[in-house]
Amino acid sequence: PFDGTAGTYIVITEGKWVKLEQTTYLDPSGKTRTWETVKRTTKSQTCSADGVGIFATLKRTLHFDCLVMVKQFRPPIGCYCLEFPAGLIDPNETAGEAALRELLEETGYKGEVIGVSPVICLDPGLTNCTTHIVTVNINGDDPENIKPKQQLGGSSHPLRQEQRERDR
Ligand SMILES: Nc1nc(=O)[nH]c2c1ncn2[C@H]1C[C@H](O)[C@@H](COP(=O)(O)OP(=O)(O)O)O1
Repeated sequence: PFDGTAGTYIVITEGKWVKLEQTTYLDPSGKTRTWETVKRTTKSQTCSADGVGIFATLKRTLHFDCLVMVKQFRPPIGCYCLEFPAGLIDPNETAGEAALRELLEETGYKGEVIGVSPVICLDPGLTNCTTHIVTVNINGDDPENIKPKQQLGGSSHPLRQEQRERDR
């Protein structure tokens, strides 16, 4: 299959976070075709995927297990969404490390990675953006997980700093 490196492309327009490209490729019958493709400008050669989605289970004695979700405003659809915690992987960070960092930033919970999915592409007809689903357990009996507090904007990684510069 077309792996995103075959074929040629021209950049139609580029913003701070995403760009629109026209991809020229050979279809399975050998015919030359074009495709409009959205890519993140933040894509790093050192990361296995653009981001992580975190399937986190809060485990407490004498309680049912709970799935942790976050509510946040999403400008592309103009409303609040109930989502699994998620975020972009920083350069040289593993998917598991990114998941624990994002979970801590977005929910305040400290977790333990149980599993990491293969790379998946959620919308391959639109974008080459890829994700790992990371399964995490949270020990809700641990004192540091009793009253979790969001820690947004905490990373000192250069990409994170660059993101803050871009957001200003
Ligand atoms: N498509 C985007 N447009 C923007 O204007 N800004 C964007 C886009 N994608 C990411 N970002 C910026 C905004 C924040 O500074 C960070 C958030 O990234 P992260 O926390 O890793 O991911 P989410 O929680 O899924 O937003 O990136």
